Amino acid sequence: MPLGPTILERLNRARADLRMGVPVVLTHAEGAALVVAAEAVDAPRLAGMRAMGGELALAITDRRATTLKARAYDGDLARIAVPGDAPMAWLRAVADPARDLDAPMKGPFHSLRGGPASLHRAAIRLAKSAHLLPAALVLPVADGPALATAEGLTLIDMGLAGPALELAAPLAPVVSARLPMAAAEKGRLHIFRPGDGSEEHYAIEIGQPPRDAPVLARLHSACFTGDVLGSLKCDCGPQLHAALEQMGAEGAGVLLYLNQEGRGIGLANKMRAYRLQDQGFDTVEANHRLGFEDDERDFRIGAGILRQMGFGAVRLLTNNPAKCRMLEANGIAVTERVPLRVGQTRHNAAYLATKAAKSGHLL
Ligand SMILES: Nc1nc2c(ncn2[C@@H]2O[C@H](COP(=O)(O)OP(=O)(O)OP(=O)(O)O)[C@@H](O)[C@H]2O)c(=O)[nH]1
Ligand SMILES: [Zn+2]
Repeated sequence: MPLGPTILERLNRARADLRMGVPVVLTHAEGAALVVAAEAVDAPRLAGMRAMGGELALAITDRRATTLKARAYDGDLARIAVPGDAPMAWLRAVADPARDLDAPMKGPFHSLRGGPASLHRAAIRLAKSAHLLPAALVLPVADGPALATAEGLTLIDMGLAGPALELAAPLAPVVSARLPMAAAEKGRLHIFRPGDGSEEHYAIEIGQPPRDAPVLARLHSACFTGDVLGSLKCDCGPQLHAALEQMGAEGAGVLLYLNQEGRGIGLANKMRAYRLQDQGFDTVEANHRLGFEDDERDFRIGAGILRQMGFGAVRLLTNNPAKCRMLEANGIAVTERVPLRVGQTRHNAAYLATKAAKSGHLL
C-alpha cells in the first residue's frame, strides 16, 4: 500500500531523530549500523550502544580530522575508535572545536583503517543536512531491520537513499500574496515547500517581470544576524535591502530568500563559527575546524525555483562568480553579473577580504 513514507520522507524523519538524539538504523549491501549524532546523544543511549558490543566509531570529516591531527584513511572522513572508557565530554570535544585551544591534546586518536565506510559517510551527510555538527557515532549491527523494529527506530536502506541524500527534494508552490514593501510597493511573496517537509524557501517578485527576457535577480542566503539584527560582521542586510531597492527602482525583479543560513550549515553552527572567529580564525578556517567545507549551500534549489516561476535567464546581483557558474550549470542563463557592493564596515573588512582571497568573491 502506498501509504508509508517515501525514501525522501524517511530521510527527513531521520534528520529529526538525529536532532533529538535518537539513533537511526542505516543499512547497505555491506551491512547495517546504528547511528546517532555526537552533539545530541545522551549518556544513557551512549551506554546502551556500548552494551551492545562491537566496534563503536566516531565518524568525522577529513576537515575536522586535520585539525585534530587524526588520520583520515577513508579520504573524505575518518573513523575514530571510541575508547571503552571515553566519557561524554570526550565525544563532544572531538565533535566540537569550541575548546580546541583550551585543551588541545585530546589524542592520540586511533583511526580505523580498511573495511567499509559508506555508512559512516552517510551518517555525516545526514548530520550535516540536519544542521548538526558533522560527527556521528556509528556502531555496526548484525540485523539492522530487526533492531529497528524492536526499538521503533527509523530504518533507511542507504542503497536506495544514497542518491536521494544528494538531491534537494522537489519544491512545490504553496501560496503567494501581494506584499507592498518600503523598497518596492508592487511586491508579491511566494512560498515554496519541499516535498519532504523540510525548510521552505521564498521568492519575492517585484512588479511583473516578463518571462521571456533576463530578469534582475538575487539569490539571497538567509542571514538572521545580518538581515534581521543588522549585524555589522557581514554585508547581508545592506545587500538584501539594496537588491530590493534596485528592483523597486527598475520596476521588476525577483529575489529568492533561500533558507541556507550560514552558507548552509545552520544558525547554531554559524554561531559556533563566530566563536572560533573570536579566537582569531577567519570565516573559512572556522568552517573547516568545525568539519564543514567553506560553502555547503545547494544552489540547485534556487535554479529550481527560478525555473518553476518561468525564468530561464537572469541578470544576477552578486559579487560571487561561483553563484553565476552554479546557476549556469543548472540550466539558468546568467546574461550579466550585476555587482552588489554595499554594507562595508570596519567590523566586516577582514571578512570581506577573506571571501575575496579564499572564496573568489570580487571586491
Ligand atoms: N558559515 C558562515 N556563514 C556566514 C558567515 N558570515 C555570513 N555567513 C552566511 O553567508 C551567507 C551569505 O553568503 P556570502 O558569502 O556573504 O555571499 P554570497 O551569497 O556567496 O555572495 P553575494 O551574492 O555576493 O552576497 C549567509 O547564509 C550568511 O548567513 C560566517 O562567518 N560563517
Ligand atoms: Zn550575513
